Amino acid sequence: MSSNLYPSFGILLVDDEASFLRSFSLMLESQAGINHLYQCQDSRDVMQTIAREPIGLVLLDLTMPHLSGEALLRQIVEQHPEIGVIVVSGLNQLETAVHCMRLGAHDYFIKTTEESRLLDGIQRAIRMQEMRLENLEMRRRFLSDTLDRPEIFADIVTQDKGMRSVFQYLEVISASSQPVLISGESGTGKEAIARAIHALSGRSGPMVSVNVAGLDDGIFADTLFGHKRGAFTGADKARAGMIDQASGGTLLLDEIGDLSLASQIKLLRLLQEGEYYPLGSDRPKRIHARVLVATHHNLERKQRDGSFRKDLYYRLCTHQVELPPLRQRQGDLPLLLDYFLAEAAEELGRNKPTVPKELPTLLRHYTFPGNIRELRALCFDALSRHQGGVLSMEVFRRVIGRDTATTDPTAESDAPLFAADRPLPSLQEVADLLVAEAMKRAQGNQSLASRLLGISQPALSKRLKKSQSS
Ligand SMILES: Nc1ncnc2c1ncn2[C@@H]1O[C@H](COP(=O)(O)OP(=O)(O)OP(=O)(O)O)[C@@H](O)[C@H]1O
Repeated sequence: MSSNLYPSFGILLVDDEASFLRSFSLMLESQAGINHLYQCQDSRDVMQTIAREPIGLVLLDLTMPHLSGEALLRQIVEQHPEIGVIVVSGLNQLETAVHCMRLGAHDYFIKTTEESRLLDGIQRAIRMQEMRLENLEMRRRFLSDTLDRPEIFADIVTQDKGMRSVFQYLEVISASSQPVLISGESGTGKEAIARAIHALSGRSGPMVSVNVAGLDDGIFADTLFGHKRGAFTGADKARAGMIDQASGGTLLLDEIGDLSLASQIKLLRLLQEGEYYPLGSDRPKRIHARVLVATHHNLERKQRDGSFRKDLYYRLCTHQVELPPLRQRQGDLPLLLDYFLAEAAEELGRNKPTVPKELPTLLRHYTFPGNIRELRALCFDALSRHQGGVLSMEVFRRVIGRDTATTDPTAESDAPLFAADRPLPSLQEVADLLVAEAMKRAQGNQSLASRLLGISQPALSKRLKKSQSS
């Protein structure tokens, strides 16, 4: 089955009029890009088709020879409660509509309904069906704790449970056509995750990334939608936009939290209608790419404070993934060190060095504002200075020293360090507490603890001996 079918499940059109089936299929494909379609003109074949094909939604006529639509509706609801049914009938009778809904139909449309309303209803049913299938799949994955395609995540090194759940979730939503919102601090691997989503989707087209931060509205429209020749002064040639270039594949809009409000409206329209106009053209084009968006901002907060449109936020957040910062997945440090040092060794044509045992412990004390990208850069830096044997920790120490030197313990909180109504501890007591905490954080390693405290190792050793003897 081609992976560019939309939706991922089949939609069965049932009607006794061949001409209606033809025009309905054409309309669904040209107006909404719905191309995973099956047709049935003889009502007696419907149940067999459902048993044979991966049908998720049935668009059902009511008045047909042999079996009526109502009889079929009853059978489908009873035998395949997982399949959605929308009735599309010539009968404009309220009682019939109410009756069908009571029997279990999702929706009821008369054939003369305005095209856009009919399409809206069908798209709504597709989204509901996609979510229902995802929920079922999530439950299955949760119970079996498996990955179907672990090879797709081979470049994302982790043993973190949270990241593994993210992988499982991505496998579940890979077939969906809905956007995915990927958030996380800079360097946490958002683009790597986008590449995995693209690979999982099996789409044959390319993945195209656009950084939309700081693009003014005109440039945003031109970049995404492209233009016709003569659309504006200087447009001496027609140019395809990124949406066109990503056709059949995936479009990643990076730094979406920095998109201007004017461009947010354009993006919303694109996602809602699945159509866009190249600049200077009055003929709409359909988007044939799945949209992924990434940001280091908290979009929920941004929509609350009014700097990001609510409607766009809700459109984007059906599927979302939040990547934890590296400091919250410290268990990955040894694996990542190993991975990046091997990568650097290969790239620099060196032997992979031995990693000092204390290095992961040392790195646990660093906040890694640049996350995995920063760790990778540190590994490359350390290896380029490496002379052979055990890797020197100097490069890492320098950065960590800078970090702790600039750490102001009161910077993040206004809370007083000492309760105003309690006597102050003595200097000796505070010093003992600090020493104990540093030893705890350094997991008993005196050399590391002394660095955390900013004193020499002999000085720390002396203090420890003194407090043990007192
Ligand atoms: N878990 C991981 N294992 C191995 N490499 C990783 C992992 N996560 C990220 N990387 C690497 O770290 C670097 C930064 O990752 P990436 O560009 O995906 O981050 P990002 O969150 O998109 O950053 P930004 O927000 O700055 O665009 C890349 O070289 C990527 O391949």
